[in-house]
Amino acid sequence: MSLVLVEQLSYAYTSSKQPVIDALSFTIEQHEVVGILGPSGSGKSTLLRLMAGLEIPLKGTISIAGRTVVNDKLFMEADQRGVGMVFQDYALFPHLTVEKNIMFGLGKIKKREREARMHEMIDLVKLHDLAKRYPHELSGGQQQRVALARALAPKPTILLMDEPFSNLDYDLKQSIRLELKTILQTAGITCLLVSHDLNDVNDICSRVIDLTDHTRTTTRGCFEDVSNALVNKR
Ligand SMILES: Nc1ncnc2c1ncn2[C@@H]1O[C@H](COP(=O)(O)OP(=O)(O)OP(=O)(O)O)[C@@H](O)[C@H]1O
Repeated sequence: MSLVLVEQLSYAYTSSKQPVIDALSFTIEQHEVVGILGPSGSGKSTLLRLMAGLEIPLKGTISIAGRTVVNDKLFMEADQRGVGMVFQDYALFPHLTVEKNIMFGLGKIKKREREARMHEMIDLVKLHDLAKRYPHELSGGQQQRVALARALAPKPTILLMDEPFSNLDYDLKQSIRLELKTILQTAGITCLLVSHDLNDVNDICSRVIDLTDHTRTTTRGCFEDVSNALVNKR
């Protein structure tokens, strides 16, 4: 059975009559890294927010790891869904060090276990020398790694990443893409990654969900088609 099942999902913001997401269905298998592509305003961030439990759909069902997290009768709160999220601006706590940012989401376990998990995450994202620093003392790429470590620390079932490269310099992007790919592979995490840049998706993801046309999903090797579809729509 698929790890994530999204069926006939629809959503509209109250201020607009037009649905942002309209009867969208897809599945994600365990350990897949899937890209969500689409032009600005096509609903990429909204889809992640629906999956994370930050918005309530108009219609449809989302199931994660065999549990229905939302349908027309049920709404599971965000912190119960086993979903980790890395936001576009990283959303780090400015008054907490790298270590404390990473430990933040590990509230309910013993201090010794929290610290052990934090050290595992520091190893994973290679931030040993920076563990005592505050977010404003880090580069964009380093902040991204902290955000990633914080999201992975509670061992989520799935990681959602919203435009993970949008705040990075062009020159840095290539190396950080490969770094992220390695970290995701090492962590063995299933991931849904939003981008409007085909290069991000090409380098990191094995499959694309294209929000330009809700009925299409594709696999590696069909990116040319996706690219053309995006260009043709503009
Ligand atoms: N809080 C909100 N209230 C009303 N409309 C919203 C709200 N947030 C987003 N929208 C609208 O919903 C649509 C989809 O927005 P969303 O942020 O999901 O798109 P996106 O594909 O992630 O765009 P981008 O690539 O520019 O980040 C847009 O038309 C946007 O203006």
